[in-house]
Amino acid sequence: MKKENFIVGRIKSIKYAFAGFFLLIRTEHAIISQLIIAGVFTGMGFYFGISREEWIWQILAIGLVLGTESLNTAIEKICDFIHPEYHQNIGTIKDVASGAVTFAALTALAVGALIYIPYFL
Ligand SMILES: Nc1ncnc2c1ncn2[C@@H]1O[C@H](COP(=O)(O)OP(=O)(O)OP(=O)(O)O)[C@@H](O)[C@H]1O
Repeated sequence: MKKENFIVGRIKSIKYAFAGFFLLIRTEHAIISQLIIAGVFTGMGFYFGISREEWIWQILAIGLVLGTESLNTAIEKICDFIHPEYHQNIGTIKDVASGAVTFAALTALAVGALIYIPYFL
């Protein structure tokens, strides 16, 4: 098989990555709901006039949750593809993948609390 030109290969990878990105934000309810939450927090950021440093932490927290949720979605799709029927191991794999999202979400919750609680005091 002919080896692809480096630049062409990278451009194609970026194209596929964006195809996945748009697929996620158009079709995945978990991603859409987290994007709505991200939008609410972005609005709060502007409303309270949070600092540059707080914006950085908030953006990182949002990216962490959305990135983890996207990988969780990919794992769910692999599970459903390789074993659509009920299986205890598939259940455990999916639960563990969701557990990763919970880690990210709790981290984001802590970041959000540290940023916004002082504005309410
Ligand atoms: N094939 C299966 N075999 C065993 N248990 C399953 C199977 N599919 C799903 N489950 C169980 O149901 C839970 C939810 O699975 P599902 O694929 O619906 O994910 P979800 O988190 O509800 O999806 P979404 O992220 O789209 O909201 C899993 O965490 C697992 O415990």
